[in-house]
Amino acid sequence: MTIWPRTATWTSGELHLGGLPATELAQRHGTPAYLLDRADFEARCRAWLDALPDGDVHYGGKAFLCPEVVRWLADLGLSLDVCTGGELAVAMAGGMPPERVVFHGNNKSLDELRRAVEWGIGCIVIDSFAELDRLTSLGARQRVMIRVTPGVDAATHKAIATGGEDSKFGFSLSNGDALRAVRAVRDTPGLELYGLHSHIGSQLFDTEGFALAARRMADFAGSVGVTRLDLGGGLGVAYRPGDPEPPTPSDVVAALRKEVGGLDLAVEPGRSIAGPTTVALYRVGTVKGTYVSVDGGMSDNPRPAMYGSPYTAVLASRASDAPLERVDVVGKHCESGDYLVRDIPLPGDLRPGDLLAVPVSGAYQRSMASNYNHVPRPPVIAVFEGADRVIVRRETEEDLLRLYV
Ligand SMILES: Cc1ncc(COP(=O)(O)O)c(C=O)c1O
Ligand SMILES: N[C@@H](CCCC[NH3+])C(=O)O
Repeated sequence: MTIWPRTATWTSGELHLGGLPATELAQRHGTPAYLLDRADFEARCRAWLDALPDGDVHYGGKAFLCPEVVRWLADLGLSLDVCTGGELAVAMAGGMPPERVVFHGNNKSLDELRRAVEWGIGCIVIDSFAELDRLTSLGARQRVMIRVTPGVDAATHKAIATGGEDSKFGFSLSNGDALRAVRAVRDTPGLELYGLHSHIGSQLFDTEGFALAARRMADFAGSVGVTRLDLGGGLGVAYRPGDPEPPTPSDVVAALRKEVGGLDLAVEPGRSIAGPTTVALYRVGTVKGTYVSVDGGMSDNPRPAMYGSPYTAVLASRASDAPLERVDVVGKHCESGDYLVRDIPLPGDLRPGDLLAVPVSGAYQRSMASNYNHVPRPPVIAVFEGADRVIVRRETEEDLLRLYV
């Protein structure tokens, strides 16, 4: 299995994406830049739709969202999971039909809830009794789901495991809160209990955790007479050559189906759609000993610093037959922890001006990017059948200065 987007090809050592050479894209759009292979994105969406033809696929917008992506999702027939007022605003700006949007979040404000209800959102996922009170105070007619923590400790980084007993998310199944929430919703005029939701974590590689959560959720749904389960996202992706291969969407859906039988099913894949579609392109600046400094860093990819996430990088602008040397690819930020890729082999003749490509940069990178050190965030360039299109423009220092009084 490859970690590169499906249209990636190499000619004389140069990466081409969507039919366009990396050097040309860098020249036209500057670096750093995220290059998004639209054909790959759409194929990954279709793989989930094909895996669940009789259910709903809500794309997890937190992985990466902008209005253009919302338009692609809407056209393909996916639904959308948002978890803040900001993501809701992007869904609206991209023209997603409101009935296809599901609103998550463990601390939705009254204002966010009001905006969602007024827009006619398909479903609000209630995360706490306080939120149920807030929604009730709006006197709305609204479809809701209840977020349940099924007590499954997902095998992943603890910062992105969400389904264990001790969690800020949802209602615990084991202490009876989930049952109390079901009763409270049913006792609230105007609210329709549409289903139950759980999401156990992200970057998961085996289907056992999904299956265990599905079994517990199906048992609970049966006991309270609910016929619809939304079992969240979480399918992992390989970041480096040789990483274990994740299950396919069909594998995951088969594992879920086995446990939930004929219940209506929805899923919320984020990373497994967006992650592998995008390559981050950087230009090499300073090469000092084993440190290769590029023109981005932890502001455009905080994942290595936050979770110790492993990546790879390759020379993308020319061929080199220089012997490989082990180096660290580091950013330009004022922190020693500002690593993008640790200890990888790159050609020993790497020099300023070379382009480095980091694959699998589509999920939780642009969406988690910051302006640390007043570094403007990179653009997202969609490449498709020989054409490139800016779908998120590069931030400028002017954009940043505009905030100051
Ligand atoms: C409720 C919910 N749904 C979906 C997702 C998307 O998860 P992933 O990107 O791992 O598929 C997340 C993030 O983990 C989430 O919290
Ligand atoms: N931000 C995390 C994933 C969070 C999933 C959202 N609940 C990551 O980069 O891996």
